[in-house]
Amino acid sequence: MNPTRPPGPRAGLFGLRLASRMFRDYPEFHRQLQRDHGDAAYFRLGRYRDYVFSDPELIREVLMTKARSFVRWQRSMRVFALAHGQSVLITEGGVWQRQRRMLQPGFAPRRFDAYARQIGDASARALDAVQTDGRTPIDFEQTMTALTMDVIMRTLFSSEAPEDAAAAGAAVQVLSRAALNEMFLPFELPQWVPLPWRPATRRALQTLDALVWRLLRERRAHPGAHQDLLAMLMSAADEEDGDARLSDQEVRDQCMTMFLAGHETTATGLAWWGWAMASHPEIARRAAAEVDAALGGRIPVHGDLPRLPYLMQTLKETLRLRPPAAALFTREAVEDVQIGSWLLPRGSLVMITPFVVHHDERWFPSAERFDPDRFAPERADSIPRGAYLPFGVGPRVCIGNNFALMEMAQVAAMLLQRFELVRPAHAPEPHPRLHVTLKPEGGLRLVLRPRSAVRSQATGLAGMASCPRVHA
Ligand code: HEM
Repeated sequence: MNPTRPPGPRAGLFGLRLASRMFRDYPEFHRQLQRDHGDAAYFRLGRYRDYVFSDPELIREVLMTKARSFVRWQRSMRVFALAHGQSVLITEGGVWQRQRRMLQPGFAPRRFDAYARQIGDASARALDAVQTDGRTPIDFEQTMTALTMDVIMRTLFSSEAPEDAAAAGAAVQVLSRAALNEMFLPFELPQWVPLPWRPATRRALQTLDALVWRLLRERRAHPGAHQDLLAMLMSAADEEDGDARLSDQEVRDQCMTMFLAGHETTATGLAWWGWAMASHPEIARRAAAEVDAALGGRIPVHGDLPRLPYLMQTLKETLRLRPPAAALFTREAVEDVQIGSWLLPRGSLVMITPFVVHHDERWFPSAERFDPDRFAPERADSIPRGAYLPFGVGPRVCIGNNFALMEMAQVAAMLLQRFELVRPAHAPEPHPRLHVTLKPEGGLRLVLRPRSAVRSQATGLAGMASCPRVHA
């Protein structure tokens, strides 16, 4: 056992300088840390001992083999609990196990046919409504955010009310910003301390809470009306606990988590994918040809996904280069634990940053290059386990990972059926910035050129641009 700590930067006064560097550019801070100190680094932040691991083996030890020695950093969970309550994202131990058991059937493959239909409908509606003249850039990130919000409202609540989705969307943005501000405070300050972002945060929470409780009450009044995630949550019974049900408060908390965890991540992933397609037209054409051959013009259903392997590779490569969850939740050791050759005392924090591991040349040669063929079956096996973790790994791996991939594939296919995605003239590469999810700083705009127009131009029939209707 190595009695010393890994190398690391000097923290200075309470680590304030390090914290502010991390706040300014989290992914770059962690990449620099790896360049300077290697796969294991150590520093002090205030009263915390922080370990940062970026070696796949060490990561697997923390998240898998020794997962029982860690919980999520309790201070950060108190911030998230303001919105999520005591949901599966927040809880630990036996309570978490019970919730995860009860939620799992909602993400079983047999449910995916129905979800795919809802996703297809929501996407068709959103993409039909896109206003484009084929030349002027549109706010692509915002379009994807509104679309994924609509999807989660339908799959969770069977709600199609656009005003609900709009109010919820605005509230979620406020909450994400506030969570980040709270997390980077050098000390935890009670909620009554009047910090600038807190009044807006409280209003956003009230908006979401009122929405979720209203939808819950409506469903209690008409149980059995829909077969959605909410119906699953309300009827979920825990066989290992005498068929116990979730209380209303627990259902509310799980809904809030599905809602918050389930749409911004997917929207951000799709926004980066759109940018990748616009930046690599030859890759986009190959993916579009696959989509055309597999689907013609119809809306994709769940059973179509195996026939879209190259499209899936483009999505996986996007999640590598720009993982929406660029940093996993910080872990806190609940006992002394050995990771690699380091002994971490109880109370130590561990940071794991998929963004750093995904850009490591040892696991992903020419790591900055967008190369979907890395995920071709014959090459994917050479990626070490623990080096690709857009959804985390271990017992707390994302419960919605298959749902998210299906949603992204459906939306991506429908975009390619309708549009050629084009980078606006002179638009610089958007800088990735961590706002809970890894967002393009300053937003992401793209030109959506209807494919009928592209074809017309190719055959000399320019000027007849119209968006082709896509049929089920
Ligand atoms: C591209 C989209 C998504 C990405 C990149 C993503 C990423 C992640 C990651 C990395 C974690 C684990 C965090 C950690 O270990 O620190 C996680 C957890 C979680 N995700 Fe996702 N997620 C996505 C979509 C979804 C969707 C669609 C849902 C639900 C509808 C969802 C629900 C959850 C929940 C409930 C957890 C907590 C699980 C637990 O602690 O047991 N996510 N997600």
